[in-house]
Amino acid sequence: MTPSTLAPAIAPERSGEAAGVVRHLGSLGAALLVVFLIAFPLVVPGNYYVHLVTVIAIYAILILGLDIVVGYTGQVSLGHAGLFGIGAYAAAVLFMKFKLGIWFGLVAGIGVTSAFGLVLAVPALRVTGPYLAMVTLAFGTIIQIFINELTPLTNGPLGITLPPPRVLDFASFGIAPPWGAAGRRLEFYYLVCLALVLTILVVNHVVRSPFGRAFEALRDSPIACDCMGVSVYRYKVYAFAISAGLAGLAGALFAWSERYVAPNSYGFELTVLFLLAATMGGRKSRAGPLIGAAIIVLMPNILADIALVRIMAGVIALAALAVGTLAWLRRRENRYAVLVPVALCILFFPATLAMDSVTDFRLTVFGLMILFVVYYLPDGIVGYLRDKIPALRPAHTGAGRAVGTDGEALPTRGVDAAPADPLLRVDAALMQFGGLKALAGVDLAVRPGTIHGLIGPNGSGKSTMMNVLTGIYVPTGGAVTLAGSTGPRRLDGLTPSRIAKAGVARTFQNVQLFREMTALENVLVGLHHTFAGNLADTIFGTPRRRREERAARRRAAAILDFVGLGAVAQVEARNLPYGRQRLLEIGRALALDPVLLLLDEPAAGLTSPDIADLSAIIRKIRDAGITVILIEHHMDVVMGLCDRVSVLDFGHKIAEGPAREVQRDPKVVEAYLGSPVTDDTAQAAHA
Ligand SMILES: Nc1ncnc2c1ncn2[C@@H]1O[C@H](COP(=O)(O)OP(=O)(O)OP(=O)(O)O)[C@@H](O)[C@H]1O
Repeated sequence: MTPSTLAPAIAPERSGEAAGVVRHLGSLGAALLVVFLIAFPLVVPGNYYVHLVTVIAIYAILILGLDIVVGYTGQVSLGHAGLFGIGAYAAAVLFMKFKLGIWFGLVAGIGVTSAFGLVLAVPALRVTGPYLAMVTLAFGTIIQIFINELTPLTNGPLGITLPPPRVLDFASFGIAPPWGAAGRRLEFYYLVCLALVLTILVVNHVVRSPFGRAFEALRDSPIACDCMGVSVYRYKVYAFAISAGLAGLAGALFAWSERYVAPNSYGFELTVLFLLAATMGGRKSRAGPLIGAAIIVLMPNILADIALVRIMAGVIALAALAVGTLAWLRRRENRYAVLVPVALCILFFPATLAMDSVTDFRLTVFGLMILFVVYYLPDGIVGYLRDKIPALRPAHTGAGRAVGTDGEALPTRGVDAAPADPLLRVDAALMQFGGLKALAGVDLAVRPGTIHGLIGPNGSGKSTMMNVLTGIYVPTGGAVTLAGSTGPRRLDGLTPSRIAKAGVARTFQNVQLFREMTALENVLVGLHHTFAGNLADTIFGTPRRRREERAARRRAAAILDFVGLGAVAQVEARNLPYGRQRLLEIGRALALDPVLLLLDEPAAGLTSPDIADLSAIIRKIRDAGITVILIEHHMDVVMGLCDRVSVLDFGHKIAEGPAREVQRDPKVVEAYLGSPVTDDTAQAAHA
C-alpha cells in the first residue's frame, strides 16, 4: 500500500498485555464477589444485614437483565417493575393455590415472565423512543391494576403471605437437616447468591456472543444491522425476552425473600429506581448493576437516618466546594458548568439541618440523583472509572486473545449466473416520494464478476437505487431480480435482512459503523450468518458455540488483513480515521459472503493515496468473483475501475455502456455541466 492516512499503523487502543490484565481484573473481581458473598453472613451475623445483601443481589439480577435492554440495545423500558411483579406473583400464586415451593416458583417466575415479556415485546418493539417508553409504562400500569383486580387469583389488595422458604427439602428424603435453624435461614441467602453468580455468567455469555454483538449493533446503527442480515426487530425481541426472564427470576426470589407480595410493591416508583440503578451503576458492565442495586437498596435506609444523612451531606458539600474552588482557581473550561451542581450540593447540607426527616423527600432525592446522572455521569460510575482508568475498559472483544490469521478472507462463492446473463436485473424501477419520482422507471442489468458504475449528478437517484436494491425502500413499481442457484429470486418487497442473507451487501454514503464496537467486532457482526448456534448454545457456552466463535474470529482477522486493517482489529470503530472507517465498512460487508457488493461513494472524503488503496481493494474484490456496483463522484475512480457504467439524471437512465464511451456521451456531459454539449464543454468534461 502507498503511504497514506490509511497506511500508518495506529497503536492498538489496548495492547494484548493490557487486555490480559483487564481479563485478570475481571476474574479477580468475580472471585472477590464470590468470597464476599460466601463470607458475609459468617463475618457479619444478624438477619438485617444478610437480608439487605439478599435484596441487593435480587435487584442486581433484575438490573443485569435490564442492562441488556437499556445498555446494550439502547431501548428504554418502563415496564420492568411490572415484569418483576409478574415473577413475584407467579411464585406466590403457585404456593397459595398448589402449595408448590420455591423451586417451582423460580421456574414459573422465569417462564411466565418471559412469556409476558414476549407478549409485550412483539408489539412494543415495533416502535422506538418515547413511544416505546409509553407502551412499556402502560404495560407496567396495566399489570399493577390486573394484580389488584384479579382477586380470585392474586388475593387482590390483601396480597399473599408466604411461609419461610425451604430451599433444601431434607424431610422428603427422611433425613434431619445437618445444620441448625440459623443455617437453614442461610440456605435461601446462598440460593440467591448462586442465582446472582449464575446470572452474571449467563449475561457474560450472552453479551460476548453473536447475540450480544447484534444487540450492540442494532443500538449503534439499526439500518446497517439490518443490512448485515441481522434483523433489528428480532434481536430487540430476544433482548427483551432474556431481560424479562431475569426480571421474573428476581421477582420470584423477591417474593420468597419478603414472604409477602402486594400489588402496590411493583409500581412506577420501582421502575424509576431500576432505571436509576442501571444508569448510575454504568451500562454494559457486570459491576454497574451490582453498584446500582446497592445504591437503590441502601439509599432508603440511609435516608431514614437523618444524622447519617447530615454527615453525608456535609461531606458532599465539602467535596463540591473543593471541586468548585479548584475549577475556578485553575480557570478550567468547565467552571461555569459545575457552578449549578456545586451550589446544589452545598445547599443540600443546610437543607438537611433544617429538616427532621428526609424520608418524605425520598422521591425528590432520587429525582435529583437521576438529573445528576443524566447531566454529569451519563456513563454511570463504572463508565466514569473506565474513562479515568484505561485498564478498566472492557476486554469484551477478547482483545489480546490470539486470533489466528490463517482464515480465508473471501471464500470463492461460485457465480450462479452464466457470465452473459445478468446477476442483477432491475426492471422499470419506480420510487416515488409524494410527487417526486426519485427513480422514474429505471432498468439495470449487472453482469456477474464485473464492476458496474452508477453515476449521475447530485440528486439523480443513485442512493435511492441502492436503497431499493437493499430493501430499505420498497419500490413503488418495477422489479428487482437476483440470479441464484435455485433460479432468479425477486428481491423487491423483501426486508433488508433477508436481502442481505440472499447475498447482497452494501456500504453507506454516510459511514454507518457500529461505533462503540471494535473493528474486529464490526466484521464479526457481518459474519453473524456463520453462527448456527442458538440461544441455549450461547447461554451454556457449548463447545459448538466456542468452535464457531473461534472460526469466525479467524475469518474476521483475515478479512481485516484483506482490507489492510489487521493492525487495528481491537480499535473501536469511532476511534479510526475516516479513511479506515470506510475500509472497515467494506470489510464488514465482505463478511456477509456477498455475491453482489454495493459501494455508495466509497472514495468520498478520502485523500489521493487513500483512493489508490481503495481502488486496489475494489479490484481484488472483483477478482475474488464478487460483483460490484459502484456509486462514485470521483470520475477517475469510475473510469479506472468500472467495466460498465449507467448514468442517472433526475431519476431517468440517460446512458449506459463501457466507461470511456459513456464519458463522451453528450447527454452525460450535459447532465453534469448543466448546458447542451459543445466541443468546448465536451473537452472540459473529459478533462
Ligand atoms: N426518503 C426520501 N424522501 C423524500 N425524498 C427523497 C428521499 N430520498 C431521496 N429523496 C429525493 O430523491 C432524489 C434523489 O435522491 P438521491 O439521494 O437518490 O440522489 P443521489 O443521486 O444519490 O444524490 P447524491 O449524489 O447527492 O447522493 C432527491 O431529490 C432526494 O431529495
